[in-house]
Amino acid sequence: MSPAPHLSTPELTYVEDDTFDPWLRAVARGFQEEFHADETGLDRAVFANDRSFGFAVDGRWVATCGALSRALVVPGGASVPTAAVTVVTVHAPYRRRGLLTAMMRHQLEDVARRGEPLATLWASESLIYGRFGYGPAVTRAVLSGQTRKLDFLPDVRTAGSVDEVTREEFLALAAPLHERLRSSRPGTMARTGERGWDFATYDAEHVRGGASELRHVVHYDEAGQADGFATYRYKEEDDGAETASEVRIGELWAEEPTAHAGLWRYLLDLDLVRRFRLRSGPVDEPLRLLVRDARAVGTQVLDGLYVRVVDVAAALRARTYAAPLDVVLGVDDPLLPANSGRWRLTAAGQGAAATVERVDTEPDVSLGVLELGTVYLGGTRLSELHRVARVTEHTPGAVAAASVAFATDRAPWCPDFF
Ligand SMILES: CC(=O)SCCNC(=O)CCNC(=O)[C@H](O)C(C)(C)COP(=O)(O)OP(=O)(O)OC[C@H]1O[C@@H](n2cnc3c(N)ncnc32)[C@H](O)[C@@H]1OP(=O)(O)O
Repeated sequence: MSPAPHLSTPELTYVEDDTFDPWLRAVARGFQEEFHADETGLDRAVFANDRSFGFAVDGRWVATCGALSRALVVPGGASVPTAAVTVVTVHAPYRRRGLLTAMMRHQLEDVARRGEPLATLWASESLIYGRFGYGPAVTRAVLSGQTRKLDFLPDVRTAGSVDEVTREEFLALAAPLHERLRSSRPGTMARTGERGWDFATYDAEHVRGGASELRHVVHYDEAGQADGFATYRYKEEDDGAETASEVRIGELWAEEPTAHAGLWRYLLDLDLVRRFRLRSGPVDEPLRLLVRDARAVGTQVLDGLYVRVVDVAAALRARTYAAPLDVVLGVDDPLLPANSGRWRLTAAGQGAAATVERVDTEPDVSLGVLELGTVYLGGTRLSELHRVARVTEHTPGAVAAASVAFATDRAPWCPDFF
């Protein structure tokens, strides 16, 4: 028997091969989910023991925390080594006694030691992670509506064709296309790592939410080359008189207007379907600009990927800036003091590398590391945070200049859940 929680001292413990399954079981319990003992293979492949830890009492896991080693696209297209933080749980009897705080501190120091400039996560509840410097950097759009109200404008052109293919055929076509397309989308992640695509297209029965298996769609251009792809599930609904079934779109990737329009038309025109839902679209998904009735594209805007700047200088150097900039940022980071201080950021504008150096001069703009993470991918403007007094401007015009330079043409988007 374990001691009573109030008499126990949980110890920070790393996962080993023979404690991995109990750790995963504790993760499932922490999320109020069922543990699937026969489906641990993918987790075993993607979780490294030296990034998987928690707290244990007498060998029993009472808290869990982990990170996947990923690469995040930042403005300008570089892929930056990034900790993808996940599986954070504290067993209910051990809540609110600081275990999460201890794990977050420990993990951030580890990420810094590894030389990863950024950490990211999806928050189960949006109140949790701001205190640790994670800012909501990617906003996601949940799009939904009645498929039959979504006729395209008369001039919208489609060309080529769409096919549904096997998972194997899909991976062969989508993986190289994704590699080509993702650099123009800050917030997206490489899937080239250990079983990256298996993770991105995980399709066990218990993740389907009562819908069909994952279906794989490819768009071909007029010459027969794949130039877009999408995934979806079909969810049967019947209101008694008529079908009310839904197409649940996982992701849709296409840059060419004809591929983008062709994929949407295919998904919206599926027989037996009356409703559609895209759970994590980019906020600048242009579907509403394609249809006659823009209001028929219902849009809900939610927080998506959170970004934590772990190494200010490396992170600021890794991205590019949309306009010339010469600014001293005063950064405050109570958890990682090496980030605190004044950083002079100079950039020549679009595409040019930035210079970042620690300086003693007075800052032009002061901000917390949470605010820096929030604006880092270009999704939220520095001027928006300034308007609500979350950043301080010391030099008139400095916020406006930095705001323009940090902004991106394409909204950051993250279709990768972890
Ligand atoms: C990236 C991911 O994996 S997201 C998944 C997060 N996990 C879950 O949602 C699973 C269910 N929840 C849990 O397991 C736990 O409640 C956790 C992990 C969220 C919090 O763990 P705890 O050990 O209780 O957190 P800890 O005691 O360190 O709390 C630190 C502070 O955060 C606050 N806090 C913690 N969780 C929450 C929450 N869900 N909502 C609001 N405040 C919270 C605490 O009140 C405390 O505030 P204080 O410092 O002002 O007193």
